[in-house]
Amino acid sequence: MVAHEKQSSLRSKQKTDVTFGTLPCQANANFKSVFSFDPVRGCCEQTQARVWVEGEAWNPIPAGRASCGWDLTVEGGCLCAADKDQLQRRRLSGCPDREGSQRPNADIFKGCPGSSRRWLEPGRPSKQADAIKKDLNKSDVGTQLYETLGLEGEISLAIRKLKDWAAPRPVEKNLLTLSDTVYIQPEPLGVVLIIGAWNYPWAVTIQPLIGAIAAGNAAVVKPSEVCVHTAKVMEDLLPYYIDKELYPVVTGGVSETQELLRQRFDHIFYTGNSMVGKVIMEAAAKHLTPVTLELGGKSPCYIDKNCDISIACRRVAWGKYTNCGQTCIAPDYVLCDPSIQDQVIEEVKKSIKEFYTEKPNTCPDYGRIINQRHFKRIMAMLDDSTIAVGGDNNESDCYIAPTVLKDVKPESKVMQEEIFGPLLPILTISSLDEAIKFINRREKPLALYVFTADDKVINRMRDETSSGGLLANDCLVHYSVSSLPFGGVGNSGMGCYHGKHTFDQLSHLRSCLIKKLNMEGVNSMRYPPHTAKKLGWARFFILKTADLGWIGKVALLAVLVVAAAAVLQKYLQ
Ligand SMILES: NC(=O)c1ccc[n+]([C@@H]2O[C@H](COP(=O)([O-])OP(=O)(O)OC[C@H]3O[C@@H](n4cnc5c(N)ncnc54)[C@H](O)[C@@H]3O)[C@@H](O)[C@H]2O)c1
Ligand SMILES: CCCCCCCCCCCCCCCCCC=O
Repeated sequence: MVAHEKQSSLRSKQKTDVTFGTLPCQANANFKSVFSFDPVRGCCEQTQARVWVEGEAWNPIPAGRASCGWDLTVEGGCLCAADKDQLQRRRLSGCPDREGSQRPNADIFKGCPGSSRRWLEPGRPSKQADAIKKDLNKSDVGTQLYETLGLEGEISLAIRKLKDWAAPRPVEKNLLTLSDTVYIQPEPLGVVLIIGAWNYPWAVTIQPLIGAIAAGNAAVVKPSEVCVHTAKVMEDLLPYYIDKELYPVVTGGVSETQELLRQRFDHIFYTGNSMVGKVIMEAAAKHLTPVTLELGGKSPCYIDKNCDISIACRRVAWGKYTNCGQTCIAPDYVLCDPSIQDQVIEEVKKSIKEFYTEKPNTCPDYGRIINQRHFKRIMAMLDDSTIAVGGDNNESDCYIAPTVLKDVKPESKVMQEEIFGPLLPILTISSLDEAIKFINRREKPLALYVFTADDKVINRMRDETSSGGLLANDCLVHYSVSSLPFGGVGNSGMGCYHGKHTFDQLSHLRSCLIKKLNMEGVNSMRYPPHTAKKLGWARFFILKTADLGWIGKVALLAVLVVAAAAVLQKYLQ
């Protein structure tokens, strides 16, 4: 075993407020971890933690003590009082790294040879894939494709870009501040609470965590209790790869989540349904904590007469039946002209057979409904609709076949809430106008899909509706583009993430203006006594130059050069 100190990681030089033995340490105590690399397991483990108090030597923390007050444990279903205090102290002591240049760098992801990328390595038998199989019957390959591939991409993006993301961002100046240094400095928020959902239990919980870490925050991770096996594996695995004191996993159900919500955080990142989203926001409001709400809703899918219906239906079938319809951005229902309904049904049916065989119940790539409560909820939606394809089910196995419903009425049960299951209702409408009206009469969805060969149709859909994301001629894939902000609008959520968007979402973008103490003369126009003449100058300096284009800048430079030349000439004479 080779012991090494991760000097460059955010854990070193960490400013924190700790209780050391019986002595409460000052807030300026520093914290340092010692890691040992285990070549067999291929990961690092924290073997020692030390505190350093100014003027004293490094001291090992007595075994069993939380080194920086972060031992968030759930006892008998609720956080113990001491831990609550620790949570607040941790918050107030700030982010893991408050020392400016010590902002975490990408080493957090790669410094440990067995770090994040290792546990996402493709082809390795993984505990999380086994757990997700038990929870949702996702295949091993399915888990890699839909859950961990994107995370690998996000981690390697963070490694490549973190320096740029965290760097000061110079901004345009007005004339008044021309000689100042004006920039945006992203800074960590502090402690982020991440509450995950069950449908992609690994992806939707770890992805915000990657951004939280990159942005320099500590984070409490609360996986969904609905995926029992995955939550357990997350609780067991995460501490092997990242510091459990900075990123503790808290498992438990609604009461544990509510207990967490009573604590003060610096940001809450919640993924789940809109109803609970309101509960989260209400709890956050008590502490004026900002929230990101990644919610769901009914994402419409308009199929135009003018398109390759066979290809469109193949893509829709993939988007709908992946993960058994339990995808936040699954096309919820199809809107199409009555003349193409039968063709749509036939083509979706063909794709179901192609993807999942004649017997989806034995197909390894077809999932299961998460539990019997959801099974019953989805089955009840079939009551007043006509089944055109599928409909078979098996309650004991939480199996519902890929199903298509025809001639569905807007008032039918399946149209009253997000389906979140493998039912595809088709509603007929007579025109694009009608489709747009139909969509606009409902809550703003998370995704909106349009299939057409006509760009004008795409443009009208884009310009005359609103949704979290708009996708033409495909489903789901916008989720995989890190540069696109992923998130909802209105009832489908607020805030966004993925790639740099997560970094920005979980940072405070601090405005910085650094002035010198000279050139006081310029400031006289703002000091009393105020006069009309001074106001005139103020208008010039603030307004006239607000939109200095390159021509303006060149002209200004020319004026300054002429003025300087004039002064110089006068001086030399
Ligand atoms: N926008 C996205 O990125 C995204 C991703 C996945 C799922 N979703 C949406 O999530 C929904 C499905 O997830 P879900 O809500 O069934 O997941 P869920 O039941 O797992 O709940 C999500 C989290 O909320 C907590 N929770 C549940 N009830 C609570 C309460 N009363 N008080 C406090 N916390 C509570 C749970 O502990 C869990 O961690 C769908 O609407 C789906 O569209 C959105
Ligand atoms: C050439 C091979 C290309 C493989 C492409 C795979 C595309 C993957 C698209 C990812 C979509 C995943 C959706 C997951 C949504 C999770 C959040 C909502 O519930």
